[in-house]
Amino acid sequence: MLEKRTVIDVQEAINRCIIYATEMPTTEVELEKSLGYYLAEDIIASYDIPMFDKSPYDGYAVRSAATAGASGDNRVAFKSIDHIGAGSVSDKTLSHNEAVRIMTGAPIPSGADAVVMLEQTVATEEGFTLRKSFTSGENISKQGEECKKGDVILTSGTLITPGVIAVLATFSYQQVAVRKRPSVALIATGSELAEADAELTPGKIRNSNGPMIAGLLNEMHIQTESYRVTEDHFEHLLSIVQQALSKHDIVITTGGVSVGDFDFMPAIYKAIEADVLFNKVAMRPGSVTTVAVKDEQMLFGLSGNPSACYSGFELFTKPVIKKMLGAKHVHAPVMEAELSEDFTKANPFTRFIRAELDIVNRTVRPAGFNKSNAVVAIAKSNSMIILPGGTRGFQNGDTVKVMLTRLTDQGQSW
Ligand SMILES: Nc1nc2c(c(=O)[nH]1)N[C@H]1C(S)=C(S)[C@@H](COP(=O)(O)OP(=O)(O)OC[C@H]3O[C@@H](n4cnc5c(N)ncnc54)[C@H](O)[C@@H]3O)O[C@H]1N2
Ligand code: MOO
Ligand SMILES: [Mg+2]
Repeated sequence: MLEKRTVIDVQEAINRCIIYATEMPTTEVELEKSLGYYLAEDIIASYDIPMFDKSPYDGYAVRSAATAGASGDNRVAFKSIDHIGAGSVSDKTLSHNEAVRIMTGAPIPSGADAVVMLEQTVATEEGFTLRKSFTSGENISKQGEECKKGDVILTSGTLITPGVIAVLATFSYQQVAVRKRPSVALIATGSELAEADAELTPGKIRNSNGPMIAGLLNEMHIQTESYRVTEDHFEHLLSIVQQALSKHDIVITTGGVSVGDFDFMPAIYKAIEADVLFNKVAMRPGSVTTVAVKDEQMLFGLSGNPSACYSGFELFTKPVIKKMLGAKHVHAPVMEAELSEDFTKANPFTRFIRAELDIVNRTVRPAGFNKSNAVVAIAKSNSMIILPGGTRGFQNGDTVKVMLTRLTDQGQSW
């Protein structure tokens, strides 16, 4: 008898996944290898930045009082008593009308309280003259002007970007606390799948889901082990799923989650006694996406149809992995944009459309042929339009919600 499934709302399905996902244990990684992890601790300034008053220019450090009254008709002369570059400290103390020739980044010598840029000086035998007065503190980068010792600079859960690495390096981190990355097993199911080097005999197709999901995981720096499934055969698939569960934190399958005679995933969840969080979602595509849990592990049964498979990963798997990694923000950003063409189909359920968002002009349109089995639209998309269930007839110019999935390949000269 055909199994009866209970349909749930997509937000509820996402919530169930997030509630179940648990953060991975913390570990330390070397700074150079930390890109893409999330901070597992707050980063607190261990010293002031800048650490000392320093020169922002190549020039001369002077006592501002000595520049009083300087003008074009009354150039004031200074004697240079020392010469330092960044990394060196002058041991001299300036007296009136003395100066230290100082390069950008070098500490301000004692007695000095202003810096004159080289361009503002005329060289003399002994040093230079200038034609303008300076105020105390002029052209000095003050100690602690960016941050003070003890300030919370970055909080736990922040994605480690190159900028974050710069901050960590600034504060002498060689190792940083992060959460371990989950290891993921990837199993593309389907007797019809011919591996890249195999002949495409009648009825066979290429496995596009496997490489696509591996790519999505790679983008998150997640190690993936792909398992080869040669046919839709219950015992064969069961043994591969069990093998995957014995080694990995997450098991992702593609295909075989619907009600077809060769869709074995529902039976496999039963056989391994996994709890199914949901197996029917009020959304298109990906309505049969199934998420199950077995002890601490999560199994994502993504749909075989490529667009459904992709959407299932973006909606359910990605936020779960982000939560496991300790991310502060697990969801993709959603913004509003203006539809730039009509979309007349009815939407009995929440519809996700692989879309091309013009972020600059805030307009969006479907990325071409957009059925559940579409693959090209995935490649052309940088976002997904979200149309609420129970609606129809969206027109050019209507405002719609758009989930940002990737925006890396847009640009314009300015
Ligand atoms: N009677 C019903 N039939 C179907 C239903 C339903 O509710 N009742 N749901 C439909 C929906 S919606 C979808 S989506 C699919 C989901 O199917 P499965 O997840 O079981 O996936 P498969 O049957 O294995 O394959 C579906 C489709 O996708 C192709 N495929 C599979 N794997 C790959 C891959 N790795 N790379 C590229 N393409 C792949 C496969 O050849 C099929 O064409 O079920 C509907 N049917
Ligand atoms: O899951 Mo299916 O993709 O709703 O078409
Ligand atoms: Mg099927």
